[in-house]
Amino acid sequence: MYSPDDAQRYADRHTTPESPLLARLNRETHVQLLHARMLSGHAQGRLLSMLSHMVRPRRVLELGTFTGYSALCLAEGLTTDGLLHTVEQNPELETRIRRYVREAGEENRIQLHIGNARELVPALTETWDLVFIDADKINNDTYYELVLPQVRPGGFLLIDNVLWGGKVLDEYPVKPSDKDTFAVRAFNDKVQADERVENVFLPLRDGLLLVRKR
Ligand SMILES: C[S@@+](CC[C@H](N)C(=O)[O-])C[C@H]1O[C@@H](n2cnc3c(N)ncnc32)[C@H](O)[C@@H]1O
Repeated sequence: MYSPDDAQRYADRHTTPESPLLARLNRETHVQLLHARMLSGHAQGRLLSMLSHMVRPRRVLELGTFTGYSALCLAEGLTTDGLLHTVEQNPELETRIRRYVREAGEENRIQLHIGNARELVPALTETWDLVFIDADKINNDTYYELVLPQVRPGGFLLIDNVLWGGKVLDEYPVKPSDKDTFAVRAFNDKVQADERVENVFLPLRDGLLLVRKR
């Protein structure tokens, strides 16, 4: 038998490597920032890029930029006239994000908004082809309801960390005070029952929920 870690290592070795720029951003984030685990990383980054190439979106919305790694991956599949809007509430991340977006030559296609997604998203009057929800997980449902009406029929949403370190599993003893875990569980159950969408739960990394609006 093999372990999930062995399988993941094998899968990583058979996944296209990161570009030198993404590898540098990945390394720099891990060396210089707290909570670097939040960065999508090699395997998930390549999946985001692949999905974006499959969808060929004109308009992408990302909630939760962090250092910009996933934004750069998702931008790879944009149409030539495409735009990616990404929202990050931590102003201390802005300079680094802008530096990498510039180095990637994506400053005309990636628009960074610094502020709270709950306040900024309603002001973005676009029709989204692809949305990546990766901010504060307790508000997954708020973001989902906020953006779903603006997703075109047949458009996609991706929601990250839906495994929540395994705490969503029934056998995990959740403390009554662990509001994040209850929120992620309730959100996953809600999407599963939501007639407006179709969904696939990928147990990749910390879990990625793929959603298609009917
Ligand atoms: C998991 S990280 C994003 C990782 C990034 N998408 C990636 O894959 O590399 C979550 C980010 O969401 C940001 N965030 C949390 N709450 C937010 C909010 N209400 N509005 C905007 N950004 C928020 C955090 O500051 C953090 O940088």
